[in-house]
Amino acid sequence: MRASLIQIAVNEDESVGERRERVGSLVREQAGSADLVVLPELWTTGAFAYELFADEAEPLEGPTFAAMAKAARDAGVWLHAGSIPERDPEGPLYNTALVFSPDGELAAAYRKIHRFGFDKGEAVLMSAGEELVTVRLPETVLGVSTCYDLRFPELYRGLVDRGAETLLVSAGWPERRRSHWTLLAQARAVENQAYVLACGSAGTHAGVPQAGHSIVVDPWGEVLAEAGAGEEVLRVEFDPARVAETRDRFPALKDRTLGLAPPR
Ligand SMILES: NC(=O)CCC(=O)C(=O)O
Repeated sequence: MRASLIQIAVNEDESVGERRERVGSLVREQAGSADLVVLPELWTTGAFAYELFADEAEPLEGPTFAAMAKAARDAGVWLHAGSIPERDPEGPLYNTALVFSPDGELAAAYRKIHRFGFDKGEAVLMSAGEELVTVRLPETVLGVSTCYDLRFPELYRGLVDRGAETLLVSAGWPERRRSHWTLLAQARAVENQAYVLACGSAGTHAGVPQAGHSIVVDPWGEVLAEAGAGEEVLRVEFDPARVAETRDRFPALKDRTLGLAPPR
């Protein structure tokens, strides 16, 4: 499979509308060179631009949904379109990731379970999702997660129990904790014997420089590709069959003894 992780720069000198248009074009540019495209978390506003969340919140099928569905269809790719500040019809906001099939249909929506900020920011402005989300592609099963989720290994075990082989992380991870990002991406890959495709953002918004350094890790924990700090399209080719091979040759997942379901 060929994947493109588009590490978008989220800076305040670009409007949400301008960025939406630019990102649509970047996705279209992957036509013919990617099967799967992954975008960062909350790239319309910036993951730390808390004061924009309410104003820029959209219904699930709002302008970002429409632009990304079209971009997926135009490019003929599976698109993890990052996440949007979603306003539920009942009122609450969610940090919601959208995955589209190559014909532009919504394949899955994932409401971020672990909200960042302790007692402020996202943690108080957004409601928490409750459902784990996987997406079956012809070549692999995707497990969907968002940013701060990366710190919670039990979420990924839950995804593996649901068949996930390729773990996607869409993030707006700050530069000041970049070492955690790289370490945790490798840890999630090794412990779950799965690919990890983690797409962060670049630029600076709300005074928070972003780490960039999107990363792709194989089921043995080796880094297949890593971006720099700025806006970049990180392209990688990976073999989904290596997940089953790794799990067969080094069957650590089968030795789980804490009463959890073995992986399917
Ligand atoms: N947007 C986020 O979830 C940020 C997470 C983060 O900064 C951290 O886990 O560290």
